[in-house]
Amino acid sequence: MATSIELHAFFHLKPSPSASFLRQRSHHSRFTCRSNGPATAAPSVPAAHVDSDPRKQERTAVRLGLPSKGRMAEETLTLLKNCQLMVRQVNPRQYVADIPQLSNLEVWFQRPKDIVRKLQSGDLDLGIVGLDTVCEYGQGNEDLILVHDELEYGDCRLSIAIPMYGIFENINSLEDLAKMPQWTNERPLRIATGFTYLGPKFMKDKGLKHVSFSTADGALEAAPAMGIADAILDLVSSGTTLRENYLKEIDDGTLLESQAVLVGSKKSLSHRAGVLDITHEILERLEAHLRATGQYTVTANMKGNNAEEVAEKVLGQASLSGLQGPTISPVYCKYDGKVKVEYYAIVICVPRKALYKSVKQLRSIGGSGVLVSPLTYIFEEETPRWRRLLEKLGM
Ligand SMILES: Nc1ncnc2c1ncn2[C@@H]1O[C@H](COP(=O)(O)OP(=O)(O)OP(=O)(O)O)[C@@H](O)[C@H]1O
Ligand SMILES: O=P(O)(O)OC[C@H]1O[C@H](OP(=O)(O)OP(=O)(O)O)[C@H](O)[C@@H]1O
Ligand SMILES: [Mg+2]
Repeated sequence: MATSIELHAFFHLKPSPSASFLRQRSHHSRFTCRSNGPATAAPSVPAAHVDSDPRKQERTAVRLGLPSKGRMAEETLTLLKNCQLMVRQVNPRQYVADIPQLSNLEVWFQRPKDIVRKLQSGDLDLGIVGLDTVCEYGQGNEDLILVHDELEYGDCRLSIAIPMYGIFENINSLEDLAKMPQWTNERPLRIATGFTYLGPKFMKDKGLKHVSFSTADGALEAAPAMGIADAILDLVSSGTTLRENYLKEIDDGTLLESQAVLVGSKKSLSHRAGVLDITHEILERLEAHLRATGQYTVTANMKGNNAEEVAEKVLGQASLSGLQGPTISPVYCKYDGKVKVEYYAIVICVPRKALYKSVKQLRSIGGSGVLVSPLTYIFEEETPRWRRLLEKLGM
């Protein structure tokens, strides 16, 4: 891919900021820092740059690319923070940062498409971006591996949209659109899109012949009304932008469902020291956190003669079985100088949607003192995605 090669060359020919420059910036920012506080918060100078010429020395730090701006930026930092992987950035204009919990890791803030390009050129090892960006700028490159494919934010779909009015009024599917007599070699269906790789590929795969593409960087929804295009191919989330511009989606017109993903370079994961270990830790934390999201621990006390009797009552209720069944432990009390067990504590894990129902069921079988607290992590014996990653790497 031409752009990737150009960028690769540029990145290496133009020396990275020297150690002294980065030190100066870090030092300076201790006095100018606006948002992120204390003087001690400055991240260390990236390891590969210390007193070295980056053209001569292979970098040793592992590099994670995060979106520098746009709608993914903030949510990415929030997700990492919720996984206790707080990104330490001196100020919003400094593009290098670190995560104190992960030594030997550099965080580089980049535009999402540049993250995908730099993964391919070997200048980043891992990155978090939307799946749409991986597919568009990765162009099927097998070096890109999805380490986590469902980070549960940045949900959107890449869809074709056409006007609600005029010759499109009764067109409701890709098939209808393809069959319209208007499109010829001389007057093809004109589609405006930022997805100039995925768009033509999709149309070719679907067998649409008379199609041409034009591109723009944003506000594509204006193109049909401006007479620049007949249709658009763009990201849709709530659908508001389409509706406000009198456009509609059509059946079979969705190319891709997208959300934020953690992507890695196969080469880096296989050959660069430290990448696999850091990926394992990030993946474990992400999976454990995402599994716990929306889950609650519910604790209640229940009278009973023994743990089995209480377990039977609890398991008789559909919403109270927890992840693997309830944990039941005796509650020891002292009566007349003697230690006795009359109550048992039940601990179960309940999804948010079933919470109220579970509390009602617990009460109906004699549960009292019901405590509810959100879960932070659920660590399983093994991270399923880790196994799949090792398989993809042939390990
Ligand atoms: N409307 C949306 N709702 C949810 N997620 C979206 C939406 N639009 C885009 N995204 C996701 O956010 C990512 C970043 O989009 P954003 O528009 O913030 O940046 P960008 O398009 O890369 O930047 P720019 O438009 O300045 O070039 C997209 O690649 C996509 O995964
Ligand atoms: O379905 P909706 O919720 O209305 O979201 C869809 C809009 O969001 C994105 O635009 P963005 O806000 O990134 O602006 P842009 O056109 O400048 O990229 C996308 O390109 C659509 O225009
Ligand atoms: Mg955008």
